[in-house]
Amino acid sequence: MSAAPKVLISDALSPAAVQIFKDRGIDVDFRPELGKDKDKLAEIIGDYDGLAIRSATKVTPAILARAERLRVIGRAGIGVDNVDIPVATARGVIVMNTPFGNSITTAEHAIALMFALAREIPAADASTQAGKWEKNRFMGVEITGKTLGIIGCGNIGSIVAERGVGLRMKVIAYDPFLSPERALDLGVEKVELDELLPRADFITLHTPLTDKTRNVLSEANLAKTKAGVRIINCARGGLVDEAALRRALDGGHVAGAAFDVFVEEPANANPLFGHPNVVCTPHLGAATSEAQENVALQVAEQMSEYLLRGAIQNAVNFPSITAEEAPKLKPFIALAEKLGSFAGQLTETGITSIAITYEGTVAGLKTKALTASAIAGVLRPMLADVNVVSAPAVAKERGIVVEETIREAEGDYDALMTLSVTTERQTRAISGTVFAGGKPRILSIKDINVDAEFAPSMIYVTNEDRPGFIGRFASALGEAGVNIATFALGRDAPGGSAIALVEVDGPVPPQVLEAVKALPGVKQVKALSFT
Ligand SMILES: NC(=O)c1ccc[n+]([C@@H]2O[C@H](COP(=O)([O-])OP(=O)(O)OC[C@H]3O[C@@H](n4cnc5c(N)ncnc54)[C@H](O)[C@@H]3O)[C@@H](O)[C@H]2O)c1
Ligand SMILES: O=C(O)[C@H](O)COP(=O)(O)O
Repeated sequence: MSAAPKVLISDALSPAAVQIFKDRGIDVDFRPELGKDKDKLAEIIGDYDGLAIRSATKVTPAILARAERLRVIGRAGIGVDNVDIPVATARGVIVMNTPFGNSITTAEHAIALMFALAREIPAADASTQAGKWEKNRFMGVEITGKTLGIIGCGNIGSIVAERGVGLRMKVIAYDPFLSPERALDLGVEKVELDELLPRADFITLHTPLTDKTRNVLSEANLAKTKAGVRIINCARGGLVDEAALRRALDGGHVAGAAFDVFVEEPANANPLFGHPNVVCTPHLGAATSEAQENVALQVAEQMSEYLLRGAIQNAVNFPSITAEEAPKLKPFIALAEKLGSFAGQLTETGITSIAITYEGTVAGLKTKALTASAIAGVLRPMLADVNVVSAPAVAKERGIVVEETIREAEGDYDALMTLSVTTERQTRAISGTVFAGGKPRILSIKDINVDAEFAPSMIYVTNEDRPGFIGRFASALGEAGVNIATFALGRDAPGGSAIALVEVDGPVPPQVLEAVKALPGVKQVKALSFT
C-alpha cells in the first residue's frame, strides 16, 4: 500500500482544515509560522505532496524548485498572486483556490470601511476614548442618495453593489466583463471608467491585481475624480497609486481613503499612514470566523479530493474534474497519454502541431484534461519532467499549435480518439479506444488498421508488403533470443505499405533493431516502451 499523502499548512488557516485532512487519512503538519520564514519553508517543502496557504506564504520559484514531491497548492481564499502560477504549472503543480468562501465577508468589510469613512468612526472613537468629547469636530456625510462607483463587479463587487442598492445608493460599475443583463439584475448602471471617476462620491475597488488593473487609480485618474470623493480598497495593493493618493488627500481633492490592502505587505510603513482622513486595516477583508471556516474546510476538501481521488475543483491552472468524472476519465487519460507517447517516441524532428479528435462517448468527457495528457505523452520522450499539468504550457512555450475536435461516433467504436502529430517532415496519426476493463487499445497507425494493446516493450516496423517478410522478421528476433508475446499486422493495400507492432518479453537490444532494419523492404524500425 502506498504511503498517505503529506500536506503542510504554512499559514494561519482555521484548525478545521487540519481535522479534514486527518479525517481523510492525510498526514498533516500545521506550521503557520512558516508563511513568514521562507528559508525554513524551502528547507522542508520537499517532504510534502500538498501545501495549504493564505496570503502570507509566498510560493516563489525558489520554493517551487525545492518542492520535488509537491502536487497541489491550495489557497484558502481568493487571490493567488502570492503563488508563481507559471512556474507551478511548469512543474506540474495544481494551484486551486476557494473563489466564493470569503466574498460576503470581504464585501461587508468594504461596506464597513465606507461607513467608517463617512462618519470618521475610527478618529471619533480614538478622540472619545481619550476623554475629549469633540462633538463638533466630526461632521460626517450621509450614504443615502450618494453615488457608489464600483471598479470590478465580479463576486465581491456584485455583493457590494447589492448592499449599496439596499442602502439606497445610486450604484454605478465599471467592469468590461459585466453583462448588461447582470447589471440590470443587480440594479447597477454599467459605465466606462472615465464616466465613473467624475460621478462617484465613493469609489470601491474589487478587481484582481493584473497588468491591466495596476494603478487603475493612477495620478491622472485620481485627478478625474469628483472633488470630495472617498476611496475604499479591499482588493489588492497596487490598484491605487498610494503616493499620488496621499498628495490628493493632502491637497483636499480626496476627502478620505480606507485601505485594507497595500503595495507592500505587511505594511509597517506606507505613504497613506498618518493622514487624519485615512482608515487602515491589516488585510482583514477575509477575517471573520465564518469566512475562515468556509475557506479552510473547502480548501482541505478540495486538496484531499485531488490527492486521494484525482478530482480537481477550482484549479486556476487546470480544468475541473469531479470525483464522479475522475474514474470515467482515468482509462481515457491513460489512452491519451499512450497515444501521445507512441507518437512522441517516433518523432525525431521538431513538432509544429498536435491535433486530437474525440469521437463518440469520449467527446462528452473533459477533453481538455485528455488533451493535456496526450500532449504530456508526446513531449515526455523529449522532456522527461513534463506532466499533465505543465504540458499545455510547455507546448505553447515551444510554439506547438494544439487543436481539439469533437464529433459524434462515425465508425465501429463507441469512443475513438485520434492523435495527429505534425513535424517539420510529416504528419503521423494514431487512433485508439478503451476496451471493457479499461484497457487502452491501438486501432490504427497512419490510417492503417492494426489491433494491438500497449505493452512495456514493443517493436514497431514499417515495411513494404512483400511475401516472406514476417518469417524473416520473426527469425531475426528468435535468433537474437527475443521472445515474441503478441504480433499485430496491418497494411493499406496488398503490396502497399505495411505495419508490424510486436510485443516482446524484455528490452530490445540495439543490434536486433539493426538486424531487422537490414531486412529487405523494411523502412523504419523502432523500439517502443509503454509503462
Ligand atoms: N482584502 C481581502 O482580504 C480580500 C478578500 C477576498 C478577495 N480579495 C480580493 O478581491 C479581488 C476581487 O475578488 P472577486 O472574488 O470579486 O474576484 P472576481 O474574479 O469574482 O471579480 C473580479 C472582477 O474584476 C473584473 N475586472 C478584471 N479586470 C478588470 C479591469 N481591468 N477593469 C475593471 N474590472 C476588471 C472582472 O471582470 C471581474 O468581474 C481579488 O483580487 C481578491 O484577491 C481581497
Ligand atoms: O484573496 C483573498 O482571499 C484575501 O486577500 C484574503 O487573504 P488572507 O487569506 O491572507 O486573509
